Order: sequence, then C-alpha cells, then structure tokens
Amino acid sequence: MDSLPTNKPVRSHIINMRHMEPAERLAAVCTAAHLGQQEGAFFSGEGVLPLHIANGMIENVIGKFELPLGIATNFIVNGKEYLVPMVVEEPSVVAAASYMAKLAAQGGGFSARAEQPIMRAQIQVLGVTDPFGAKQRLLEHKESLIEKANSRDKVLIDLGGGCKDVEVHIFENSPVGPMVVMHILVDVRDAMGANTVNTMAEMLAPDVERITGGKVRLRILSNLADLRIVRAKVELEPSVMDTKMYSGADVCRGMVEACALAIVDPYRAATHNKGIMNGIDPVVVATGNDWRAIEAGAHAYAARNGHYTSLTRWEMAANGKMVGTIELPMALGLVGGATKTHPAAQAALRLLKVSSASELSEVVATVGLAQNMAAIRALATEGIQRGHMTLHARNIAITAGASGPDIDRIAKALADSGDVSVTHAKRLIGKD
Ligand SMILES: CC(C)(COP(=O)([O-])OP(=O)([O-])OC[C@H]1O[C@@H](n2cnc3c(N)ncnc32)[C@H](O)[C@@H]1OP(=O)([O-])[O-])[C@@H](O)C(=O)NCCC(=O)NCCSC(=O)C[C@@](C)(O)CC(=O)[O-]
Ligand SMILES: NC(=O)C1=CN([C@@H]2O[C@H](COP(=O)(O)OP(=O)(O)OC[C@H]3O[C@@H](n4cnc5c(N)ncnc54)[C@H](OP(=O)(O)O)[C@@H]3O)[C@@H](O)[C@H]2O)C=CC1
Repeated sequence: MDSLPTNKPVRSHIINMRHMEPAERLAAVCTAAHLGQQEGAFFSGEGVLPLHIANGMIENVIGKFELPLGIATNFIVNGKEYLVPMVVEEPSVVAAASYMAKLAAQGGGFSARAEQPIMRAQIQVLGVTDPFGAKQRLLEHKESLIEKANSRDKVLIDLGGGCKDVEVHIFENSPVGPMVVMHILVDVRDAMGANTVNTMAEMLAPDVERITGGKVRLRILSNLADLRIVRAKVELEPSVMDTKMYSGADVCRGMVEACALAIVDPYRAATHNKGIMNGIDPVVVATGNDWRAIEAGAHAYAARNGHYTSLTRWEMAANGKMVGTIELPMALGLVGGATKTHPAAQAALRLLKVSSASELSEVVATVGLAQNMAAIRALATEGIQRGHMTLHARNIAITAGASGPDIDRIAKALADSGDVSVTHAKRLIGKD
C-alpha cells in the first residue's frame, strides 16, 4: 500500500460529483484526499478482497458478495473535512447524507465528541448464597482483579489502555435465583475490543469463583457500550432549510414535530432510528467494523430507560437556530476484527484519515445525524417518495430489464412520470 501522509487536509466538496462516471469519481476522490493510484485500486479493482484472504476471515467460504461503495461528500466535523465511504444497497442514502452535510457546512459543519473507549465485559456468577457479601468481597479484591486482567495484553497497556475499574451488579430475583454479575471496565484504545475484554473476563473467572464461592457461567462483553458514548451536534439558521415550497422556519418546525413523535412513540422511533442507522451502518461496514455490535448497542441504548425512543433530538434554540443532536454508543476499531484484514476497509480508513477509533466514532455518529436530518426534513415537508423514488428508479429500471445507457433514460422517464414501478418500466422498455 502507498505510504500516505494523513495530515494533508481533504477537500470534502467535489464539484459535479453526481454527474461523473464511477472511474472519474474515483479519480476525483483520490485527488481530493491525496490518495495514490494503488490506494484507489482497492476501491474499484477486481479481486479487491482476494479469495485466500476471504477464506481466512470466515468459515466455509465459497466466494465473495459485493455491494456498492459510494462516497458522501461535504462533511465537516470539528472543523476537519471528510470524504466518507459508505457501503450500502439502498438508494438515496449517500445523496441524502451529502446533501445535509452541504447544508450543515453553511454553518461551519458538525461538532462531535467521543468519550473514552471503555468497554464492559460481564462475568455471571450463580449459586452465591450471600450476593451482597460477595459483592463486597469482589470490590475488596478490585485492585488485584484489575492487576490480573492487565497482566496479559502488554500492547494494550503500553498504549495506555487496559482494565480500569470493576462494578458488581446483583439480580436478586432472576428466573434461576439470585445472581451476581461482575463487570470489568476496559479501555480498549483503538480496538472495538470484544476479543480483548472477553479474554480478560475468561481469565478472571477462577478468581471470581474463589472470591464469591459461586459458579461462573457467562464471560462476555456487553454490546450496550454505555461508557463509550459519542455525541454529535449541528446548529443551523432556519433560512438554510428554505426550499421552493416551504420556508426554512416551517421546515424546522416540521422537523422538531417529526422528532417529537419518535421521542414518544416506539412505532415511529423504530423507523426514525432505522433512518439514523442508514447513515451509520454503511460507514461501519466500509471500515470493516462489526455492524451487528453497533446496531445492538444503538437500540439497547435507545431503550435504556424502559421506553424505546429516538437517538436524536431536534429543537429550536433561544437564538432562533435549529439544533440537532445525537447520542449513542459507538464501539468501533481501527485495529482488530476485519479492519486490518480487508484491504478495502484499510483503504476506507485511509480515505477517512482518522487517527483514532474515537475520531472514527465522531464521524460515524455525525453521518447518522445527517441521515436523520435528511429523512425527517423530507418527511416533514414533501414526503420521502419524490427524492427516494427518483433515485430508486434506476434500480427499478434494472429490475425491469434495462441495461447500459437505457438505465438512466428509463429511470428519468419513470421519475418524471411519478410512476416509479416495474410495470411502468417494462412498458417503457417495450417488454410488456
Ligand atoms: C434524495 C435527496 C437528497 C434529493 O434532494 P433534491 O432536493 O432533489 O436534491 P438536489 O438535486 O437539489 O441536490 C442537492 C444535493 O443532494 C445531493 N444529491 C442529490 N442527488 C444526488 C445524486 N444523484 N448523487 C449524488 N448526490 C446527490 C448532492 O449533494 C446535491 O448537491 P450538489 O451535488 O448538486 O451540489 C433528498 O430528497 C433527500 O435527502 N431525501 C431523503 C432521502 C432519505 O432519507 N433516504 C433514506 C432512505 S428512506 C429510509 O429508509 C428511511 C426513513 C425515511 O424511513 C427514515 C425515517 O422514516 O426517518
Ligand atoms: N458481542 C460482540 O460484539 C462480539 C464481537 N466479536 C468480534 O470481536 C472482534 C473485535 O475484537 P477486538 O478485541 O477489537 O479485536 P482483536 O482482538 O483482533 O484486536 C485487539 C487487540 O489488538 C491489539 N492492538 C494493537 N494496537 C492497538 C491499539 N492501538 N488499540 C487497541 N488494541 C491494539 C491489542 O493487543 P495485542 O496486540 O496483544 O493483540 C488488542 O488486544 C470483531 O471481529 C467482533 O466482530 C467477538 C465476540 C463477541
């Protein structure tokens, strides 16, 4: 791989990007991000993931499954510009993120901050006759437990990470009787951290049994990474949201009202949060991270107070600006898992030019916020179908049998007619 300076600023706005051919776009992205030819080849070349590497990643491999990789433009987070790689099968997601980032850039972009990368692992202890006594004994042994947890992963300790604390939770009335659950809180630095904390939890189990007098059963991380929270924010003058049909003030009011429904109603919150994950998952996938872990953490966090609710808030501030915020756990790595083994994931990280897992989390949360902004802006005004179906029309044209230049021609005719359906597309192609 080319050795690349990560400190050269990226230009996140690429003029006319949407009208380019994929090869032209790739060249423009590489120029804007100062990536070499070899790096670019990891995004588009044949055999980007060689079969022998794929075969080393999971079991019973017979091939590879490809998805489109698009680049969201215009992102500014904490004053730094980013071109954001997104791997996703759904149309309008990349366009929507790019559009909202473009609007946000008028006010200086987004701000974001990740907390320390602390993960939890749980050690479940059963058969303890005195759970409260056991809790106290475990806490009395806190220092030696932490020391033992940190005795193995020298690399992590040298990086400033490692086990930092111990918590003990008691469930007096579980279906199988009283239960003591010890948590270890581990700073995993630039790893997602699952394997790291699982190893520590398994190592501590015999000590926990000796101290509590109980039987250890599960030893595994929690995906509710509630100490590894990331927050992102955007503040906008309402006039930024002006459209041909609606005043910015009206759009903002509609967005605040749309968010209010997601706050109070789990039926709406599920869809609202799905829209947020439309932005988050594609970046998580592109960087080789574990999107199931991110999904599990996000939804568990959304339900943490016993009521499933929105991961974002949209409000009007006293100064007249609209303020959008997002808060959720974000267990991402720059090392570990597939981040280092998948060549395209490595290239994606180099395109992003993030220097820590925390910085990656800040960008990913921001894309989630931007995606939510796009969805509720559309929903609160003209509705989702015009923008979404116009872009989905190319999929429909392909499904109906169009190929080559016919795809765009049929897609445009579908979008212009307002009837974006396979039946209509087949009629236009002359197949019906
Ligand atoms: C789709 C848009 C952006 C069109 O919006 P528009 O007003 O037609 O866009 P435009 O033609 O004026 O372009 C504005 C900017 O959008 C971007 N853009 C626009 N088109 C493209 C394109 N072809 N390729 C690349 N970028 C594109 C691009 O940045 C462009 O700036 P420019 O390049 O001109 O300087 C808008 O209608 C939108 O944001 N809609 C929302 C779409 C959305 O949320 N999609 C997610 C899928 S739906 C879903 O699954 C979730 C949901 C909705 O259920 C969640 C929920 O309920 O909360
Ligand atoms: N419930 C879940 O979410 C579960 C997820 N997983 C999977 O676990 C994987 C992620 O585990 P993870 O622990 O991140 O991966 P790894 O074990 O692959 O990597 C972590 C290790 O990398 C080394 N390392 C090198 N540089 C750094 C650095 N800068 N910061 C931190 N560590 C560094 C550390 O030690 P050293 O060099 O000594 O190895 C560390 O222990 C994913 O594939 C995920 O899918 C697994 C089980 C459950």
